[in-house]
Amino acid sequence: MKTHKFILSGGGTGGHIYPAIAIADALKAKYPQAEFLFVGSQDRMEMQKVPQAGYKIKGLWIAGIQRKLTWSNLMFPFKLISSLFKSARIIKKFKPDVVIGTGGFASGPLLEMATRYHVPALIQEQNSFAGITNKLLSKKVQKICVAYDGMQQFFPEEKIVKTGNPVRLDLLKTEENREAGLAKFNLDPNKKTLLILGGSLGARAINRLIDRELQFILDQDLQVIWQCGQLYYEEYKVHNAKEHVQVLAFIDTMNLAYAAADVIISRAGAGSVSELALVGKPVIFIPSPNVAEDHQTKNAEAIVAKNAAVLLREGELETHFEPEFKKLIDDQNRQNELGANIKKLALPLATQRIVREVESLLKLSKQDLE
Ligand SMILES: CC(=O)N[C@H]1[C@@H](OP(=O)(O)OP(=O)(O)OC[C@H]2O[C@@H](n3ccc(=O)[nH]c3=O)[C@H](O)[C@@H]2O)O[C@H](CO)[C@@H](O)[C@@H]1O
Repeated sequence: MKTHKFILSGGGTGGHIYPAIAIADALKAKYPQAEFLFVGSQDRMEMQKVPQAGYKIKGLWIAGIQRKLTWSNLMFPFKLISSLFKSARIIKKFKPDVVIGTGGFASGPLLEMATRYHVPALIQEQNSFAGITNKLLSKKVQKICVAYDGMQQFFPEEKIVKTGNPVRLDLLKTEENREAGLAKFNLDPNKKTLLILGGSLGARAINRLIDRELQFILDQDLQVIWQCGQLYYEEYKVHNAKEHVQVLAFIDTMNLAYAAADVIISRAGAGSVSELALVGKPVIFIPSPNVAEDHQTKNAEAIVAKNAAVLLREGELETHFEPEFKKLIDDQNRQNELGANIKKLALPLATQRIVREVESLLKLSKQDLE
């Protein structure tokens, strides 16, 4: 049997990296002999996270354009040309059967060159609002896997398949992993655990809130795992000196963190939302207001509309956090209800559906693509 070869490209933040890893894991489970290569941005977090997940990665010299005039912006045309050439070399050498893009700047040049060389290509868009890289690529690729309705406003309708967002499969075992989670984070089994998540890069507003409210939280007889983000770790690690508090820059074993948690405070990035639905625990969402089209607020609102989570906007944290938090912590029935309701929104088959679409591309002949 022919050995399949796949290139996966995406990155910049966890929201683009982990979907690519989830798709690769599912393809590998089905095709154990297959070969995989990741292509990311050379100075972003994928250069560590992808090898940790067991895959090879090559980095392109590419980054996004900022809104102001910076040295990095002036270099953009050179970075783009260098990345297009390097992508072409990677494709000619590795000879992939299919390329998969999960968004972020590195997937732009790689998928652009792949389509020029007539390699079948699929993109996966995590959000209800399409990113610029995926919008540009959508005209050239064969398939677009999405998680929300209405995506024809960004992409050619005939290419869209609604699959849901791919999620790493180890997250599905929250019940079995509970003890391992408590052990991993050295937690007291007689106390409830609050897990605080700021998205893959950490969230300034959530960190400021927890910094201010930590004693109030501990007074509710909780223990705390607080993922503050690499950028903020130096500022907040001082709280590690407190009993029942763990401040972490980044959590590599999210499956165990979710398993140990009883209540979760989180940003509402697309990946976080998809994972939290699978995990099925009570969540307070504090969406980032600083993302395109305010899409995190929309992500959270869709869940709150199903009575499946609590939503606190950044602007109301000062006044609403304490009463809303206490109301939830004091009400076990409400916690159970929210956990059960968010679980109903989970799409555990998303990754398998995407694998089916990748398989349909494996069947395309060269003539189909010319
Ligand atoms: C500020 C910003 O631009 N946010 C965007 C970014 O969010 P961000 O990069 O935070 O992405 P998501 O919320 O989609 O996913 C975060 C991913 O990182 C993982 N994780 C997170 C923290 C940690 O310590 N360990 C860990 O492994 C989570 O398990 C999850 O798989 O991409 C998302 C998906 O395109 C968008 O919806 C978000 O709006």
